[in-house]
Amino acid sequence: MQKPTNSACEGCDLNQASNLKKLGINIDNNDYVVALAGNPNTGKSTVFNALTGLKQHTGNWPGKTVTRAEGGYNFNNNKYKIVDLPGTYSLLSTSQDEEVARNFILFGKPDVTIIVVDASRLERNLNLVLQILEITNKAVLCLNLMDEATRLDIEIDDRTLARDLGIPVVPTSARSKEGIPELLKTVHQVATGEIICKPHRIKNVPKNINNAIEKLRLEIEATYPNVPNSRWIALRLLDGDERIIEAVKTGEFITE
Ligand SMILES: Nc1nc2c(ncn2[C@@H]2O[C@H](COP(=O)(O)OP(=O)(O)OP(=O)(O)O)[C@@H](O)[C@H]2O)c(=O)[nH]1
Ligand SMILES: [Mg+2]
Repeated sequence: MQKPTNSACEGCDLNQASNLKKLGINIDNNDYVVALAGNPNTGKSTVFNALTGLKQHTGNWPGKTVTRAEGGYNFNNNKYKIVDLPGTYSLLSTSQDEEVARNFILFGKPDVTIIVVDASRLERNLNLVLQILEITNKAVLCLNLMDEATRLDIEIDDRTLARDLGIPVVPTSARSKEGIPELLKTVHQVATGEIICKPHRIKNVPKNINNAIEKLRLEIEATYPNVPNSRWIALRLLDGDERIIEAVKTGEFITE
């Protein structure tokens, strides 16, 4: 017999929030790993706290996340480990705490990366978004601080944004938990492959550069067979990125 339902919207997104179980620091035996990345002060730790029930410091100052924090949650009978990263402006030249974020995004092999952006300052956030989309196939854009954007009369066409970026976009106001159920559901759909992302990538790489990248990429993979993002590493080597040169020499990222 079919299970009786109390209301027509029992299966709706908002109701799905009740499928969330906050697991605090319990991160053993997870099915999926989710990273929270984005510019500083976009609400990453606020999202993290809402999902895990933990109390990562949030705020302007002092409240900066400087090391990564890990927590767990259960959604639709799947166990997730979620990693709150320090804010970063770029994956290219990074300060020491930004490097914690960059290393995890690049080498931590998250199943899904939630890129948290400030909807009231979208343009300046897109630089990092595009960089992250160069190196991952599974990402969700969390368009946070929507309350702030609305207050400033900023309208965002999130459908067009999703189409142009090639990843799902979920508007949220994390401080008041608006949009969090939709975010959870979307992350779940990306993690399970129900939603396939087609991230925006830079096209038309000149042939000679492409050849050089490919040559290097094969060498990197021969030395470090399990390294993710070997093409990106090759590109950074060609660009003379000191930290990546160092990392390739020492193999430090292999331990991540
Ligand atoms: N108005 C509004 N404020 C928010 C929202 N989400 C987060 N905040 C506030 O924004 C500030 C920064 O939030 P955090 O969660 O610490 O941001 P973060 O991205 O973790 O910051 P870093 O760790 O420094 O990168 C805090 O004061 C939050 O309460 C939101 O949706 N709307
Ligand atoms: Mg933080």
